Amino acid sequence: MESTLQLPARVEALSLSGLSAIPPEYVRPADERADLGDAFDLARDHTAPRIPVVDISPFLPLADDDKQQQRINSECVEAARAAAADWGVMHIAGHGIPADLMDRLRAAGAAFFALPIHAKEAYANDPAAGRLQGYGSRLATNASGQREWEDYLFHLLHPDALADHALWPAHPPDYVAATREFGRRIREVASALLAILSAGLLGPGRGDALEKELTRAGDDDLRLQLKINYYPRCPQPELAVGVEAHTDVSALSFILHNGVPGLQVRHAGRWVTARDEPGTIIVHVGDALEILSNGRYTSVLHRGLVNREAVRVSWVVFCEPPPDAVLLRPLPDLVTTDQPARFTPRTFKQHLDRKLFKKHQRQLLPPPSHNEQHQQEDTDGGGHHRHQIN
Ligand SMILES: O=C(O)CCC(=O)C(=O)O
Ligand SMILES: [Fe+2]
Repeated sequence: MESTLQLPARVEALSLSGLSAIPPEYVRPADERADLGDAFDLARDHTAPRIPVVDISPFLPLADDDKQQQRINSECVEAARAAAADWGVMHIAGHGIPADLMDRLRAAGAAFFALPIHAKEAYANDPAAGRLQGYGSRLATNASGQREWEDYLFHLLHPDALADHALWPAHPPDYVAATREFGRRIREVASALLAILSAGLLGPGRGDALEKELTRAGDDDLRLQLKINYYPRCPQPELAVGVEAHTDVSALSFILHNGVPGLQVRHAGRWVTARDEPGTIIVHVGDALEILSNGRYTSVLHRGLVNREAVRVSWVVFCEPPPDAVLLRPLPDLVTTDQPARFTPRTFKQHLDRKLFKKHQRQLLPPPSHNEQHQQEDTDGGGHHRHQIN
């Protein structure tokens, strides 16, 4: 039998070829296309509600317990709680990460993606062989599946001892130092935000509950995984998506970007395009936190649009519990006779497998309308896990 070994086509190569019509596998189904468009056009809708901006500076730098207690009544707890409940997403200001470190991170990722494609292929991943880390493009998961208009780089960022620095780009020279330092700082911000969101659920004095639950009382560390999404210019943005609608499986996801619009979040029955709020970091509530909060915090449904004019790059840090050691379940204090547990206990890995299984089952069935799928995802926390199925 003849075997055809093909390198996966990179979306960047397609975009650079100057084609005027995108290949059919990138064209989304008609009902999903109804509200797609050029991200720059959609970002001009100034009637859209604004994703909340929350200043978390009262919680940083992380202080000893006593100081933390005094600060815990801060109004930032209520602002973060409301944003996590109503939106499942917020822009955080006052995170304490220096602007020049964020610029270094962006410059390093941009310099990697500025390499010619053949140079980036040295870092190619191979999901079929179980090698998820590296440079990749998402392949259709079934014969009728659509592809997404993006390439990416994915690797574990923290804890440092688990990170395989040999897989991190050697070019530009600052990539490893800048990315590692950013990971260290995001780890601190994750603790602060978990403390704030814990207090928002359980009241002052209970700021440690979420992180304890996610790390087996500190025996394991949280994991941070970095995915740099590279969305090339697209000649027909009204037909394609960069990342299809999904919720993240993480506890929290942190997003930086290069200022080009594209992220949309589902809020009150409509898609809202995230605005550029300079200096802030976007934070998503993911499935793991929705489960621990027994549904009080919302794992936000979101997607990435593309545009004709400018390459969009985003840096997403998924903050996750260890895959097997922690049982994700609603915090016992949040389960009452009035409010029974809405989620069955599961490890992070089991959650991931279940979500993938559901997605594959959906793909085997004749497709329901995409709107129905989204509604279903809204309520059951289903959707797509991005960074490990690629
Ligand atoms: O590019 C973005 O802003 C979001 C990407 C995303 O949702 C993901 O990688 O999970
Ligand atoms: Fe996502």
